[in-house]
Amino acid sequence: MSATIIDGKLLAETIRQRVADEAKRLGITPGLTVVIVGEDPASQVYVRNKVKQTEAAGFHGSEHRLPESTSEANLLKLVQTLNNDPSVHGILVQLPLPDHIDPDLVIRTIDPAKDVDGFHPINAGKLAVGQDSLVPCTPQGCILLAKTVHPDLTGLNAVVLGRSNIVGKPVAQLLIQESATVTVAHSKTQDLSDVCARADLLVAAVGRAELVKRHWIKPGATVIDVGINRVADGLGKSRLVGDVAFNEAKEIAGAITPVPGGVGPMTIACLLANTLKAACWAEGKPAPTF
Ligand SMILES: Nc1nc(=O)c2c([nH]1)NC[C@@H]1CN(c3ccc(C(=O)N[C@@H](CCC(=O)O)C(=O)O)cc3)C=[N+]21
Repeated sequence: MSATIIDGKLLAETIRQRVADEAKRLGITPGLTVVIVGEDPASQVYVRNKVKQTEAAGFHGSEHRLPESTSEANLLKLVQTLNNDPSVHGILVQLPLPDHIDPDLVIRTIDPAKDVDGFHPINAGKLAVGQDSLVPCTPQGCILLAKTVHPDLTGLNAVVLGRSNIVGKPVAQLLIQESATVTVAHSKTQDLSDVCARADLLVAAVGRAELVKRHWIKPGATVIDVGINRVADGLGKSRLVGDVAFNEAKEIAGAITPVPGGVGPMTIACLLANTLKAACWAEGKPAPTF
């Protein structure tokens, strides 16, 4: 038996279309501003895709590219200017930042109402206590993908592999909210593969290329692969692989997300959904859910 391949690209397209339709219906043009510091080529591609899809949804997209040498003070000043600009509903400062800039300070400077990444401690706290907030995009995407297989996640044994603030922790919070039974496993977990093999739903978010092997997966389980790792293909080029050894995993899983074409496109779709939400709040309109 070979697993169902969950089509993240298709679901992301559907969500982006719904977001665009809702914005139009509400008569709102959401504005998303992306700030990128330095010249990391992978980041550049990602930022370009984001801006393209922002505009395709009828949103107003803008981009600030600052040199690697930009001071922390200058970046903070730009963030404050964007906080005070009513045409900007969402602000995303691309991570990672150069070493001389404190990412936590930058995140704390973003107006929580414009923090479409959902990284501000105010938004992380609201998520933890179950209040309406801007929820991190990748975790939201993971839940939407899991729900294509299990419309109701109640009572499922979910294992989240990874405990980062941007993926692992918020995914775990969302799964708790969905009434799943949640285990958070990580590099220090004992018998890591056995813990994962008990999961009906396994979310892999550790950033280690193809760490999760066939025997880590319960037969029939749903596997959501958050990893986006660039590895050499041996022919002088590189290819993207997830945190899961896809070819062997698909022989045992019930359903699995591919890389590329799984979680990645959903991250951008959820970013647009968050930007619409922020714009609705700013304009005093009820925010749609997706
Ligand atoms: N403040 C901040 N917020 C982020 O959300 C954020 C960030 N910084 N820094 C970088 C990471 C990375 N990230 C991706 C999102 C989508 C794809 C994506 O759409 N990938 C496609 C195409 C991949 C390709 O072919 O290059 C896919 O997986 O199918 C990839 C990577 C968001 N990040």
